[in-house]
Amino acid sequence: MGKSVSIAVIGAGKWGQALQFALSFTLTCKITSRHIKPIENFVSLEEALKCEYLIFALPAQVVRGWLEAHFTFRGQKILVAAKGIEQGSGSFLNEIFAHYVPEDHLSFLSGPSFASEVMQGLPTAVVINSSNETLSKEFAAFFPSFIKTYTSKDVIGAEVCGAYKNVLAIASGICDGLKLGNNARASLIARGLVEMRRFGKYFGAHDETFLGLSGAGDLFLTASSTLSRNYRVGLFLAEGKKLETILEELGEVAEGVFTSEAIFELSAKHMIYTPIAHEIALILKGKEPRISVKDLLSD
Ligand SMILES: NC(=O)C1=CN([C@@H]2O[C@H](COP(=O)(O)OP(=O)(O)OC[C@H]3O[C@@H](n4cnc5c(N)ncnc54)[C@H](O)[C@@H]3O)[C@@H](O)[C@H]2O)C=CC1
Ligand SMILES: O=C(CO)COP(=O)(O)O
Repeated sequence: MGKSVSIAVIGAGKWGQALQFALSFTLTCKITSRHIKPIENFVSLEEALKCEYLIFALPAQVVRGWLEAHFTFRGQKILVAAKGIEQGSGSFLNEIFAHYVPEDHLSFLSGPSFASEVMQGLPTAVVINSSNETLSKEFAAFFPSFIKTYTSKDVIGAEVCGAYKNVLAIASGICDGLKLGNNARASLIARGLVEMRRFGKYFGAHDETFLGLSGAGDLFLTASSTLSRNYRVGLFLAEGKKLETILEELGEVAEGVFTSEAIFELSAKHMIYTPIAHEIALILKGKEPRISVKDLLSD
């Protein structure tokens, strides 16, 4: 405990708190958020920003605005823990951060890791992705023994996997909500993996990333558990609930809702064939899920 490393988590939602909890096994990890929370080592934003290491656990859609409003680069080393693609611009998080932070100070967290299980100290494996392997290893060393860390240089692959699997988790939730059966869900997840690989390869992702923790690992986790917020969004959509009601009741972020639109736009722009993400974007705009199933079966 208490190594002399200055580190802070920015964002005290589910994931930010779980990461602070985990890192507190090996060092003193501060945390900050826009609203004061009764958490040990909670500090002001000003104090957090003085730290050498920063972990960003904000929703992807607010990252650009937050950086613009609050961030000045002073040599900080960054680990981005969000999973999503910005709606509207279609920007990946590494592209957004690149406006504010040099590439060799940036890393991205991926892999199957429900916050609630990390909070219980359950065994978990994650990947730290950066073009700067020394930086990945520095962050890896901060994790406690119940979290196994891997490093990778495939930043775009990790980002595509982390973002895309949220959309596929919504699809899987819909599939189970409609009681389409195990065959249908396995096919959906398998074809989803093929689809997200096709999308990622277009942007330069490495093949092996899709087979590992960041790809198949996080996809299998999120697309098969009610612990996933995105999967639950799918379940409720299948029940015919309105999206606004679902999101209001969820009270937490479901990144797939925004990322599906970003994938829809990027796929149209670059002519990438992404039928499942396409149908999810349409369902979120009001298309009847059962018609999407018919369309996917006949496509
Ligand atoms: N919860 C999980 O199991 C995991 C989540 N993630 C990713 O981490 C990111 C954050 O997710 P969670 O913490 O789970 O979500 P959450 O909904 O629990 O918390 C989000 C936090 O962001 C804050 N926030 C929202 N808008 C803000 C703004 N404009 N300025 C400042 N703060 C703002 C909220 O106050 C809240 O504390 C997402 O991209 C998610 O996909 C990644 C891995 C696991
Ligand atoms: O990314 C996650 C686990 O790896 C969390 O997924 P949800 O945001 O769907 O809960």
